[in-house]
Amino acid sequence: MTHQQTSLFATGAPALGSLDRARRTALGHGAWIDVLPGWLSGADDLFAELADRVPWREERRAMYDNVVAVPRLLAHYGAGEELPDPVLTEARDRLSGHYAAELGEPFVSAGLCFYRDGRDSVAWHGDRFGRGATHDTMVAILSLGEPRPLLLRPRGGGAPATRVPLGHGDLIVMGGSCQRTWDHAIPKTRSAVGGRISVQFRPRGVA
Ligand SMILES: O=C(O)CCC(=O)C(=O)O
Ligand SMILES: [Fe+2]
Repeated sequence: MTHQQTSLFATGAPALGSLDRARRTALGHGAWIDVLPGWLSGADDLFAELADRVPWREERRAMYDNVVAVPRLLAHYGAGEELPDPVLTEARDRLSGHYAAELGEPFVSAGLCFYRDGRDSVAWHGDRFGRGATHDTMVAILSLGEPRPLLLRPRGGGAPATRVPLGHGDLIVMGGSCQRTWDHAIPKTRSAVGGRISVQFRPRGVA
């Protein structure tokens, strides 16, 4: 059984707060994260709208000798494509403005993941298909719906994982060398959790 819990500021029209309240944590190896709980108020209403309106894709991938379903629904908006809600355009542009000096380029694409329940997940990985494999960059993630922990650990294991619960309008920005020196994951859980949608904003060439 799953249920959708709402939090105090999560219902009503979506609105973004100030990015100045984001708190930075150095992870080591040149990686850092900025975390801002509740950046977006009204996140549960936006969750419901996106769950309904986004053309979600179920993907299948080759895994060894099998083809398996990717355990989450996906959607992708490339540079110049209209996002499914104007508040996401505002979020992307505000992130671009706030990080301009440090990042030196804007966030342009938005990847969306829909974790329908605790069986949906993303395995340990870094966003290393593009420039994240070779260059310092940033990936900013806005989380809607029920919180799920994002785990981070140095690439190749070692130190215990850092655990950041993300939902109901929370923001995390992974920066510096995070995509190439650290891995991240959203593990499966046996607890009854409702849906979570993450919106990942990335600069050009980062995937
Ligand atoms: O859902 C999240 O917060 C993480 C998603 C992710 O790591 C990815 O799509 O690359
Ligand atoms: Fe990722």
